[in-house]
Amino acid sequence: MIIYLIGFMGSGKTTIGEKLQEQLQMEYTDTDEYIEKMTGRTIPDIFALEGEKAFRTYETNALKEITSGVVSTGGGIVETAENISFMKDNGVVVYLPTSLNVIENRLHDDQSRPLWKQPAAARAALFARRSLLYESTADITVETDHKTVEEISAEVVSLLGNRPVQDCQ
Ligand SMILES: Nc1ncnc2c1ncn2[C@@H]1O[C@H](COP(=O)(O)OP(=O)(O)O)[C@@H](O)[C@H]1O
Ligand SMILES: O=C(O)C1=C[C@@H](OP(=O)(O)O)[C@@H](O)[C@H](O)C1
Ligand SMILES: [Mg+2]
Repeated sequence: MIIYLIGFMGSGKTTIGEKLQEQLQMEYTDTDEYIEKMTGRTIPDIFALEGEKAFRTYETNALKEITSGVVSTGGGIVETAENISFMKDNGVVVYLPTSLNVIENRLHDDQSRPLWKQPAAARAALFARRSLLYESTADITVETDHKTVEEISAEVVSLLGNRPVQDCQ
C-alpha cells in the first residue's frame, strides 16, 4: 500500500508522515528529501540554480520511483497533472487542509521554501488555486488546524482503517 500525504506548504506533510511511519511501521519517504539525496543539492539551491521547472521534473521522477509506504509529498505535487493521476491510480491520497493563517504562524519567515518567500498576496493566490486541486485529488481529508501531530496521525490511521479492502492493497 502507498499512502500519499498532500497539502500546502506547512500543512504538516513531513511531520505527520514521520509519525505515521512509527504508528503504521511502514517505510517512509519524503519526496523533497529523496530529491535532495538524488541531486546532492538542497531544494533552495535547485530552485536557484536550475529553476522550478527542473524541480518539478525531479518531483515527478521521485513519485514514480517510490513504490511503497508512506510518502510525504511537496506542496506543489498537484501542479503536474501526471502526478495527480499517478497518485490516484497507485495509492490512497490523504489531504491535510490547514488554513493560511495557521500556516503563517507555523512557517513565519521560513527561508527553506522558495515559494513561501513571496509577497503575502501571491502566497494567498497560490493557496486558493492549489486548495481546489488538493480537494479534488483527495481520498481522505483530515483538517489540521489546532490539532496536535498525535491527534492528526491517529485520525489518519483510523480513516485508513475504514477504507474498503481493495484500496489498501
Ligand atoms: N499539527 C501541528 N501543530 C503545530 N505545528 C505543526 C503541526 N504540524 C506541523 N507543524 C509544524 O509546522 C512546520 C511545517 O511542518 P512540515 O511537516 O514541514 O510541513 P510540510 O511538509 O507540509 O511543509 C514545522 O515546524 C512543524 O513542526
Ligand atoms: O509548494 C511547493 O511548491 C513546494 C513545497 C515544498 O515542500 P513542503 O510542502 O513540504 O514545504 C518543496 O517541495 C518546494 O519548496 C516546493
Ligand atoms: Mg515537507
